[in-house]
Amino acid sequence: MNSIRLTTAQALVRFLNAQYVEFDGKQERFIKGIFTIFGHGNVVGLGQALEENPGDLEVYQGRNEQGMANAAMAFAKQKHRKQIMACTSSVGPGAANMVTSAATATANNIPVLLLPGDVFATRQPDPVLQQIEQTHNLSISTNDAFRAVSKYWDRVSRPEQLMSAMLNAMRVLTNPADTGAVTIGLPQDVQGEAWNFPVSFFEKRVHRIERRQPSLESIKDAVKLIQSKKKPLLILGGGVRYSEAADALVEFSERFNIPFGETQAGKSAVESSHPLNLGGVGVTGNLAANQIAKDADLIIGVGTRFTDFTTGSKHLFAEADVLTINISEFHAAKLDAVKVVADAKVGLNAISEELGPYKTAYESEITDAKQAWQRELNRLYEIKYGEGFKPEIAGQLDDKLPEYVEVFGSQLTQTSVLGFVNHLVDDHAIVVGAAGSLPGDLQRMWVSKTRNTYHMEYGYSCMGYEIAGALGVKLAEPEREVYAMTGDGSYLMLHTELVTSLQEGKKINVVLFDNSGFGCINNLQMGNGMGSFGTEFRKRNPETGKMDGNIMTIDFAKVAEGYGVKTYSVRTLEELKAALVDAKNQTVSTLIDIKVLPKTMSDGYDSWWNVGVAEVSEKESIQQAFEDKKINLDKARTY
Ligand SMILES: Cc1ncc(C[n+]2csc(CCOP(=O)(O)OP(=O)(O)O)c2C)c(N)n1
Ligand SMILES: O=C1C[C@@H](O)[C@H](O)[C@@H](O)C1=O
Ligand SMILES: [Mg+2]
Repeated sequence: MNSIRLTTAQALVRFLNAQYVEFDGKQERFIKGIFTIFGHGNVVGLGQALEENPGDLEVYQGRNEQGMANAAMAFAKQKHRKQIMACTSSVGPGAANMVTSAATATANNIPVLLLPGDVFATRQPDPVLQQIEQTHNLSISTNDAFRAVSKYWDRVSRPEQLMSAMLNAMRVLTNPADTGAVTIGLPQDVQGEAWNFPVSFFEKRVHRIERRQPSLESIKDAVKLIQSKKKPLLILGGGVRYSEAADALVEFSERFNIPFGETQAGKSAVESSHPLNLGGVGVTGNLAANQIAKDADLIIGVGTRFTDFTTGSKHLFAEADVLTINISEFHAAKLDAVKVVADAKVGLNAISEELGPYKTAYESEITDAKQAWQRELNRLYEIKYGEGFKPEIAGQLDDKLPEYVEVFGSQLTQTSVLGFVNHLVDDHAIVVGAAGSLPGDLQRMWVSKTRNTYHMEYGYSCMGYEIAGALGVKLAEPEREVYAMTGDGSYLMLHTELVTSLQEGKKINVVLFDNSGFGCINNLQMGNGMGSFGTEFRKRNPETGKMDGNIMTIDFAKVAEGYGVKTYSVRTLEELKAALVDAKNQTVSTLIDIKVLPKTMSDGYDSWWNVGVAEVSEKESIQQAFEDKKINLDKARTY
């Protein structure tokens, strides 16, 4: 056997360099690079290997392990899972910081390779700095926390285990039906230990991303079901984007006159302007898609996980039959569906071939719904604060709005700002989001002018993904302008990969909607009978002892300026226009600090979201909220 003597870490780097994927006959290197934050748990092992010979791996330096791993996820998501990044952290807290990202990637079915350092395999120096020491089980380390949130988990306790660990890692990372975070714990001593690795382990490997074919029987079932229905609605999920199935979906939809609604992950697979594209569907959906969904007699979910936001907690199309086309057996089986377990493109084409002259019974409903939504959208764009103002989320903080106007020195409404941004950015620019009220506004209101320009992490809705995600997207698409759409809460939670964007000269634009609070959660609590409690950013009031004092204001522009970001403070639409135009011309990252009034985001459209309202309370408004919940629950599917 030909062998080569390398440390475990050197072998790992060499192996990563030799991995390729093939999709539709096209080959591409699979692992573009590696994000690093070095500490004692990885610097002299994997760090040494990367310094000596990184091969073609691009080495990046993160600011926070969660941030860098979120950037890695965003990179892979924007690349439609055809290329990924790895991330190496030190042991203990550095590793633990990546657990949230592992969960985010796994929830979204996006491949990332996480390589946390681990405690000594020999245990000689135990307890090492940052070792937890579970007294009931010494084999447990921080890295065991990744087990719950990884699609594949392993620990390389001897150099030769690297081979089976990495082959399994690649199996999962390139499996479109079941990908997500892959975590390989690397004990710090083992990283530096040498072994005679067989040369064959390092040969170029091409992992084919297969288009799974449907069974003939499942296609027959699907055809029979569709033929028995008059008003089907397609739901376009993220799987359509990852399968590059947009053209197939458009052809299918046009041929049979079936409209489609978009999920957060699927949005922008097809331009919003397509006459059959109804836009976002579900809890954060728009009027058009939700109306058509309500009346549909068949839902055809293509590449969707059917989260509660898509199904309106199974209340939105509760009576309709469901057909799924999904590469994952697990997701295909949801909602008791008739299922076609297949790649989205292949599945749609196979049904299309067999469906013959079928046409739906839609007359003017689709255009009527789209027109009604366009009128509503125009109204949302135009909302201005003024005399007798009633916010979209009315009856909750109405009397507090003048205080916000005064403190912010701004009367801007969120929906008008969003409309403005949508009009002013390039058609090919990419918007990135994740949490807060913006994902709802964006799914409803954002007009995707060209394909793959909407990037939303709404599987885990992880606050702080926005800025790190924008960096990952920029690394994936360096030629395009990228806009992180973030609330103040998300920004404060995690934004430091903004500094990495400066370091790398990868310009991103942060559009910061500051309403001084966890706005959407304030809406949620007050909409379910509570008061405003712990969600506005107000100072602790010495008189009441509660956080109901003055509104906090933060000069986000000033803070970011200190990083070296080009910043803008915006209080009017004129200032916003000037900022957006100028930001486009900048070469460094930019941040636009926009003070927007709370309660001026868009509200729901004919949808319901099941949340855990209290069954017992002294407050009448809570009792009412619980009664309302029961009524809605009665109308929803039970599973
Ligand atoms: C990491 C994380 N923690 C908590 C939450 C729950 N959560 C969702 S939105 C939100 C508040 C978001 O505030 P902000 O970013 O200011 O957006 P706004 O709703 O005000 O527009 C919170 C706390 C979350 N999604 N992610
Ligand atoms: O709890 C949540 C409520 C949603 O409105 C929000 O978009 C999301 O980020 C979340 O976590
Ligand atoms: Mg906020």
